[in-house]
Amino acid sequence: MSSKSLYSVVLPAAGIGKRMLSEIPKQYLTIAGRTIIEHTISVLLKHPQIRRVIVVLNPEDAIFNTLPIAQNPKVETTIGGKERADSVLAGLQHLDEQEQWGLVHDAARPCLSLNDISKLIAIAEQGDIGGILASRVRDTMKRSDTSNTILHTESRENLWHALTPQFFNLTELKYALETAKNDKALITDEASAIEYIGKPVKLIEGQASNLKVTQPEDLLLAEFYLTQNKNSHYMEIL
Ligand SMILES: Nc1ccn([C@@H]2O[C@H](COP(=O)(O)OP(=O)(O)OP(=O)(O)O)[C@@H](O)[C@H]2O)c(=O)n1
Ligand SMILES: C[C@](O)(CO)[C@H](O)COP(=O)(O)O
Repeated sequence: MSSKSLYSVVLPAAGIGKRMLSEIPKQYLTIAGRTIIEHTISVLLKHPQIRRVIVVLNPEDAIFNTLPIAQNPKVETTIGGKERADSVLAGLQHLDEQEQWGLVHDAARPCLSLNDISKLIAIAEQGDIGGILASRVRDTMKRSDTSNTILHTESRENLWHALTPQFFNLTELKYALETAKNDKALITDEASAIEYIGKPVKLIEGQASNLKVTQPEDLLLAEFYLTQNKNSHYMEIL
C-alpha cells in the first residue's frame, strides 16, 4: 500500500435506532441543519484518500434517496441485514474483488475528524495488520453482579472504547465475519470478528468526541462538537 492509496468506506446505516426512542431512525435526525448521516458522509468524502462510500440501508428505508447527498457520484447504496455484522457483510460484498483494504464506519458517528481518519490509515498502512480508532477508558471501572452491586474495581490500564472507522484487509474481514456468523459468535464490531479468527488488531488512539449517537442526550453533545469551533475541521462538514 502506498501513502496515496484510495479506499472505499462501508457505512452501515440499516439500524432503526431503538435506544434513541425517536419516530425516525436516528441517522435521519437533524443536527445543525443537516441529518446525522449527511454529516457523516460529508466528512468521509472530504478526506483525500476516500474514493467512495457504500451506504448500507435498511430494506424499508424510504429517506436516504430523498437526501441531496444520495446524488453524489461517490455515494452508492446496498441493502443491509438483521444485525450490524450482516449489514457490514452486505457492504463488503458490494465492493470490487480487487480492493484489498477498506474502512467500515458507523453512520451514527458524525463527529469524526479528518485527522483521525489520516491517523488510522497511516498507522494501519505501516504493517500488514488492520487497526481501529479507539479511546482510552478514563473513569474508574466497576464490575457488578446482576443486581448492580459492585463485585470489584477493574483496572483501567489497557482498557479502551472501540470506535469507528475500522480499517482491515477486506478478504480477511469477509472471511472473519462469515466464520463468526456460521459459528453464531457475538460480533459487535469488525475488530471482534478479526479477533475471533485469532488475528491481531492495532488500536489507534482517536478523539473521544467521535461519539456514536445512541441515546437522546447524545444529540446535544454531537451538536456541540459539530458547531463548537468555526475554525475546526468539524465546521468544514457543515
Ligand atoms: N442491522 C443493523 C444494525 C445497525 N446498523 C448500523 O450500525 C451502526 C451502529 O449501530 P447502533 O448504534 O447500535 O445502531 P442501531 O442498531 O440503529 O441502534 P439501536 O441498537 O439503539 O437500535 C448504525 O449506524 C446502524 O445504522 C446496521 O447497519 N444494520
Ligand atoms: C462498532 C461500534 O460502534 C464500536 O463502538 C459498536 O460496537 C456498534 O454498536 P453497539 O452499540 O455495540 O451495538
